[in-house]
Amino acid sequence: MATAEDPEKKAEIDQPLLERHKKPVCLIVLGMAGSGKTTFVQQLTGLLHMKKKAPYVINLDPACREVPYPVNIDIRDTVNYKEVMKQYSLGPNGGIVTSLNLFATKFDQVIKLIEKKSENTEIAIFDTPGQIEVFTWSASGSIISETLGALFPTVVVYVIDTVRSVSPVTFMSNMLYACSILYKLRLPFIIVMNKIDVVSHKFALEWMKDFEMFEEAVERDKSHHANLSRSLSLTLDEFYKDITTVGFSAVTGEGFEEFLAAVDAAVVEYETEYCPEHDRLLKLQAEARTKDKDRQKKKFQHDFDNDVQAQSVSSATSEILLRNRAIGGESISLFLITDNDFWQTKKTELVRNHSTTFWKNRRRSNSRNRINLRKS
Ligand SMILES: Nc1nc2c(ncn2[C@@H]2O[C@H](COP(=O)(O)OP(=O)(O)OP(=O)(O)O)[C@@H](O)[C@H]2O)c(=O)[nH]1
Repeated sequence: MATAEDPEKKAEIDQPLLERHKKPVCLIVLGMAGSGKTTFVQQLTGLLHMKKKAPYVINLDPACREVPYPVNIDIRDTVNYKEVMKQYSLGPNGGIVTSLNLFATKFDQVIKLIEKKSENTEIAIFDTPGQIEVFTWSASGSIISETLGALFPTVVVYVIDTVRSVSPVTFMSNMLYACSILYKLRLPFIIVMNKIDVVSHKFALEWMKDFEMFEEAVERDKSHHANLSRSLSLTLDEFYKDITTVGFSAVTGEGFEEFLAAVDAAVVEYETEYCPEHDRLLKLQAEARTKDKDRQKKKFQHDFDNDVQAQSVSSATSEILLRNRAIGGESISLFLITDNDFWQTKKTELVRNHSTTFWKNRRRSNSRNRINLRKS
């Protein structure tokens, strides 16, 4: 077993981590419609350019009219959203989901392009569609986030409209959504309280730190919704502890340095928590696959032995078996699924054995028929 003291083994274990660390940090920017994602990406891109750390920017919103920042990859160059709507008779949301799904099929090319830029790019930013569920609950969203998470240090940046969140009910809805995304994607997570040039985000930090302050705010809200928010706030207490929240203004750039520090901390979390967990799950999956293969192999061996026994007991039964196999019966289908040398050899043996018996019997019965005919 490898130990931490064994330097050669340690280098082997750390290799994938080092490889990932050399690559750009991928920021997936998510948020409710109008929270300021695009303006945030625009501001961030500008500030990073000023720091001589030009980011690699990818627009994943097929329905946006224009992109107000220099973009390196634009989904609109690959998929025509309006054409997709027309061709598949879809509404606007269906069109966005389908466009993103189509784009996800080519995501390997995006990965290659980002990898090519690894040498001189520290950050890659992904701007996502305003309809947040299109990304968070679609197959393409999972494919994109899981692929990025497996190959690059990846951080989810959840943008919240601070101005709208002064209402405790809206704040709680936003936090619930953030929580569900965190648990779904399991990637390091930063909450960006945007638009602090209009309203300071201090109230939100206090609500997250002190349950009683949130309760006081909810007391002032007499709606039926407020009761639900009150009950949920206790549940979300655990979630708040693990989450980094920064205030930001996508208009003035206030909070930029704090945001960069949060990204650095998230990368450490990616390396120390996400990667080991991800690698552990991969190992478990590989073990499960091997176990399944062994189980299938044993089952086949068992079936095969039974077939051979049955063949020696009765050639008539063998004929029926052969017919079943020849028309794609159970065992033959299994060969096609588990296409490897072992099964191929067994298949050939089985078919050869059965064929010999079948044709021998067929010849015997034909000659018997001929004799009978001649007699008659
Ligand atoms: N005052 C202020 N306004 C902002 C800020 N960020 C965004 N806005 C405004 O909020 C509105 C929505 O911003 P967008 O960047 O389009 O928001 P979005 O989340 O990308 O929108 P969708 O992609 O349509 O969901 C725009 O009018 C922006 O000018 C900010 O930090 N401060």
